[in-house]
Amino acid sequence: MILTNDTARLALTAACFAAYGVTCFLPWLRTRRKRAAMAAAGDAAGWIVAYASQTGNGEELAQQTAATLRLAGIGVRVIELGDVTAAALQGAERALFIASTYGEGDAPDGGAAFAGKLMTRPLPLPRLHYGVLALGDSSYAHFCGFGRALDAWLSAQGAQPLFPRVEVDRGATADLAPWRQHLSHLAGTSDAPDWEAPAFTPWRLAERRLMNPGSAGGAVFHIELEPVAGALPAWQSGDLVQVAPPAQPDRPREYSIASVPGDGRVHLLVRLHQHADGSAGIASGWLCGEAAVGEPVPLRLRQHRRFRLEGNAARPLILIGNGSGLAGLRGHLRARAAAGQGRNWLLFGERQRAHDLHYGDELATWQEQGRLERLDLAFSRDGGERMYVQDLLPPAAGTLRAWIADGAAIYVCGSLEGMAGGVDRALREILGDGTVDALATEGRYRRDVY
Ligand SMILES: Cc1cc2nc3c(=O)[nH]c(=O)nc-3n(C[C@H](O)[C@H](O)[C@H](O)COP(=O)(O)O)c2cc1C
Repeated sequence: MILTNDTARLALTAACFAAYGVTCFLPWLRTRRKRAAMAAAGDAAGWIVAYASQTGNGEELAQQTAATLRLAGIGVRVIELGDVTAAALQGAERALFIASTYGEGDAPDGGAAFAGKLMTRPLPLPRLHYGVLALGDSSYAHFCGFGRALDAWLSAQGAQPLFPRVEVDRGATADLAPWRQHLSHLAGTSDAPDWEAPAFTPWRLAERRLMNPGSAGGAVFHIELEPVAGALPAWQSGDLVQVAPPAQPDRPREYSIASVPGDGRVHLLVRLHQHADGSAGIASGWLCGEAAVGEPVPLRLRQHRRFRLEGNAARPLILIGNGSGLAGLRGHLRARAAAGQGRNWLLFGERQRAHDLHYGDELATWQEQGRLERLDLAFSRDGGERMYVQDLLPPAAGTLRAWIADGAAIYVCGSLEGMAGGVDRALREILGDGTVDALATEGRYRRDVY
């Protein structure tokens, strides 16, 4: 208790309290700052696993990579490459990149923003240690082109490679072994979660129908498959199957699923591939001809998250595609029909109306039932001016803008060459780059192109 009225002594006492307060406050402030710095360092100490994947193989490997690191108690953030910012990269000390290649050595869609915005300028990364897993197919001229470009760019920014780039040709398990070894070494663990993809199981080729007799284009077959044993597994529209042809069981081919589980079978729409010398493609030749109806087909289902409906299930859908790309779009249309959602607009291109309007009766029925609000068709070999699916967009620009304003999502399925680029250019001319980029970021512009 202070028992005085002496102002000088009171002032002295107050000063003592203030000094005591400051003495206590400063260490508290220092501790707080230190904790904040530690938290930031902790963030930086966590690893980034960034993936650029079109059809999901790279994304799956990114998840498996992260699981291996987590098993060793390492904090990991798994991010799509397009979402990695310059600041995140500069703040990170360790990052693993899993990158596939498309087009002519280009990034997949989910890596295009990173390639366009970050990899085109210098970004000092002296703190970063990194590894690159490049996925590709050596039958393309630019094998692992994007993974290699990413590696070269990181190194040019001063980032230190943890180990030489690992390249995987057509998903070969043997090519992945060095990546797994490096990870075990880095994580200090020999434990690893199951990296094996699910096994192929026998399915029965239940039905095969030529869809375009008399067409000037390559033969297209509707194929139905069901498991030889056991129940039909679950999948969602947008997903894929991998088929292992007997002549090349280590090189499975991917096909978009054209049906939903409610149909009771996996439906595929497969074009018989013909080489320049007239010989048939190994996988499509077998599926479309050599394999007898009733014969077992080694198959496994693969999730294709980038092309699923997911958050777009309640939105109007604009479905754009050509040729056998109708498969993935038909999967979505069947899912929408089952859900009673009719706000669907299909834009489809093929060669000749008389032969190549696959599933024409089904489309007409959906139109009558109000399940397909609008259908626009382009045929390139019907005489007169050659019309391709991308040519349907400019005359429908007003409707396209209105659908997008209504919250529509765009799904594109079919050939990368010609179609996907042409559609992208038309969309950008009509909607503007900003809108198209924003739609892609929001997951409202999705592509399954090959
Ligand atoms: C249309 C298309 C184009 C491709 N272009 C290339 C290429 O130029 N270079 C390459 O190495 N691989 C290329 N590939 C192969 C993919 O990179 C490879 O299949 C990869 O494993 C796919 O991984 P993802 O599922 O993560 O996208 C291409 C594949 C497709 C379907």
